[in-house]
Amino acid sequence: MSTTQQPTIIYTLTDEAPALATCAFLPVVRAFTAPAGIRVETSDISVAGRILGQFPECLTEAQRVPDNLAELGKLTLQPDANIIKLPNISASVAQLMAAIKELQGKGYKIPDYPENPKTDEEKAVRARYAKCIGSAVNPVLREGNSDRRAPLAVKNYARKNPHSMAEWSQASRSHVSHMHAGDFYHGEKSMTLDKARDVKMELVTKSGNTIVLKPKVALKDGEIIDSMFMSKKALLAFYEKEIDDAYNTGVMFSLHVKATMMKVSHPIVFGHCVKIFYKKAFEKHAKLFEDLGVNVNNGMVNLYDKVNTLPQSQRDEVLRDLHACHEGRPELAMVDSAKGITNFHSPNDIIVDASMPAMIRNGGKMWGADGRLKDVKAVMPESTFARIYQEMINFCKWHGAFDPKTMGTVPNVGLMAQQAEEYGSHDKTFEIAEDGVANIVDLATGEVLLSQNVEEGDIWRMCQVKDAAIRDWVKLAVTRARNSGMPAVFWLDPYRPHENEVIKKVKTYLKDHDTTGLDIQIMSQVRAMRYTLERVIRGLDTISVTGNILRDYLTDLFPIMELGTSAKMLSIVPLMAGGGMYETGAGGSAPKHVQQLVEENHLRWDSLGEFLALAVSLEDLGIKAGNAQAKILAKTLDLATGKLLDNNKNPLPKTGQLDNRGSQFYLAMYWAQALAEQTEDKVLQAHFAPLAATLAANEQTIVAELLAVQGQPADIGGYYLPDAEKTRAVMQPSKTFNAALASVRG
Ligand SMILES: NC(=O)C1=CN([C@@H]2O[C@H](COP(=O)(O)OP(=O)(O)OC[C@H]3O[C@@H](n4cnc5c(N)ncnc54)[C@H](OP(=O)(O)O)[C@@H]3O)[C@@H](O)[C@H]2O)C=CC1
Ligand SMILES: O=C(O)CCC(=O)C(=O)O
Ligand SMILES: [Mg+2]
Repeated sequence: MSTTQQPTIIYTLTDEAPALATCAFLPVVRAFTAPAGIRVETSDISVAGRILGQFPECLTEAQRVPDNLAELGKLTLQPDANIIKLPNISASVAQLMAAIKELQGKGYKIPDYPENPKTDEEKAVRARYAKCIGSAVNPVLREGNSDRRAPLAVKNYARKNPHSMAEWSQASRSHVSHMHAGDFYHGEKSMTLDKARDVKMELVTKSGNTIVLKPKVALKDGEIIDSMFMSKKALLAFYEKEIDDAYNTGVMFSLHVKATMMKVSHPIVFGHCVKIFYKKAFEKHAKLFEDLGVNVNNGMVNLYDKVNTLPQSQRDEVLRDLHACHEGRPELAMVDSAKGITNFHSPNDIIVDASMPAMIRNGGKMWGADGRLKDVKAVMPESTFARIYQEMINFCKWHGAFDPKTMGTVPNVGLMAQQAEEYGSHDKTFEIAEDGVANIVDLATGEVLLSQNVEEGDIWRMCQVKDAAIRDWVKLAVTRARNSGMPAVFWLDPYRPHENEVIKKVKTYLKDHDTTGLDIQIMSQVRAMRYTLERVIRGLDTISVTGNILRDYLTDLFPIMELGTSAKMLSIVPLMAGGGMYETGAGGSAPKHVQQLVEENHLRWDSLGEFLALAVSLEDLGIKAGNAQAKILAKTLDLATGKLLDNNKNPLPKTGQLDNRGSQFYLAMYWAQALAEQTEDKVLQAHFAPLAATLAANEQTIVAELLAVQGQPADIGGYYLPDAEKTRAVMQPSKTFNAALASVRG
């Protein structure tokens, strides 16, 4: 990473569709930023890169990769950090194993993933792999709170070109089911620290042993900590009841979790559901499944993979018994009905922030095994945040589907910095081995700060949020309310101990700001949702100011209703140390898009979020480095993005239509034209006028070259670690466009 004074943008290289799109876009970025003296450096934080980074001793000198994530993490603490962060895979165990297999096949001698580690060596390997799964990147880089919104041009585009929204019927039987007792919400305890303390997490068992689960957590003065647990008994009873209810009332059953970010608790929550659903088969084959090392916390795919290794007759028996379990069970919602992939296949297929909005956008329906859309029970065991979806469903049943042509917008200011709240809790989450008391204890004084009675199998966790993060979040909320003129609502529930502590701080820190003329309120989630929706349908805008989980949920939920996708969001992380990280949209890495590219050479991924992010990144760099040309690049890029929207040059979904590469060509052409038309900087004008002319003159040729490659398979030489040369050839297929870009770079 650079230490020179030259202004530098760090561009992350990630996975799947975003990585492919970046491969096409980087030559454009470099061609436009070079004349302003801006350096663009890349940093590979893909899951493949992160795996290789864990095992340097297994690799040859040439194969070794630096620990880019750690480097980037350090950079976020520098005031001049300017990072463009693309969505990356937060891998499930199944994805991790697939990535390992691909890397091994490419000659990287990394160890197998020990699914059931026995020796110390296996345990050590597994611990290293554990660092690569789940949401391993974002918590390291997000050293700031979150500002996500739909820019006006994007909102106006959606109003003029509304996406499809299915009808909602008042007779819809779809609903959300969550626990009403025994979950994290109901037994939570919370406190604000009176001073900095080092604490440990321990379990004092009924039999009198003390098991230290986490030897030390350093807490700062004013930090809020929570201790909460989910009762296994209550969870299992809840699943039994809901599965029966879905069967008896004839609605489909679906489960929605966030096993990627909540990488310790939610796979367990997921696994219990699968085991209850297929209870008879799991009881009958308990010994066999144990011998095989089956772990359905990683989905039914794990079971099927293991069972497939059995001799035919035994395999048939297990499959028959699994199949027989469907008798007396509700129909399962499908993730891919064509391929027979159910909601239980893999936890990474049912990521709640994306899966629930998709259901609501579909009129409250999901796909059944017969490929038809049907009403569904959406099960989200943890009640804390599940209720917001029920509130939106209630609203849609009464008012009908939202209308993208007229609905207001709901930007979000999210508390995210310094691994805030639940999303930073995975290293402090434990499955309880034995009945007892779970304590958070001051290491110096032995004082028990928070205590919970827990039972075997319960999931116990500690969450934390730093005072400085809350202070910064309140400031960001006030700034956004001031700059946008919109009312801001803090979604905080006074009945929840943690949020009650947060409310006290919010009230205190609001006093640090001039809030005259601003409309800032605090409401519980359900009321905040209702209030916001009442405004939304009247075309009124409302900022949601939320904790980390609702940040995640709402920044997919509202964009998907308003814009059809969260890919079009502007997503900024003003880093607390002064730098900026610019995320590209609020969604993920769209794995399905890669499949289409590989099969038909069409990439439907929309890079709009990336265009928006780059403009803010350039603007920030212009201000901080005093680089006037960067500011002009930012302004003209925004103009180009606006023109792209006006002229409908976004990628289209079907093969044979304009795709991501075509959309990027138009962006480049409009950007060059905007630079050629501006007169503030004559040097830039002169530099880009020839490119503008060349691209305009060759528009037909370039678009034809880009379309010509579509309709046949594309070889990128891998999934998790695609071949760089092959990917370049696929993603940069227009000779004419490539030559035009090369000519301005000199
Ligand atoms: N910031 C980050 O790093 C994030 C990472 N993730 C990770 O991404 C992976 C996949 O997550 P998943 O929940 O499936 O969510 P995705 O957002 O990847 O996919 C959901 C759907 O959203 C649509 N979509 C998303 N982005 C775009 C885009 N730029 N252009 C067009 N359509 C888009 C696609 O729908 P359609 O069918 O219409 O094409 C896609 O199938 C997981 O590993 C997850 O952890 C998820 C969220 C954020
Ligand atoms: O880090 C992840 O796994 C997902 C992040 C995410 O969904 C978000 O920030 O909206
Ligand atoms: Mg999200």
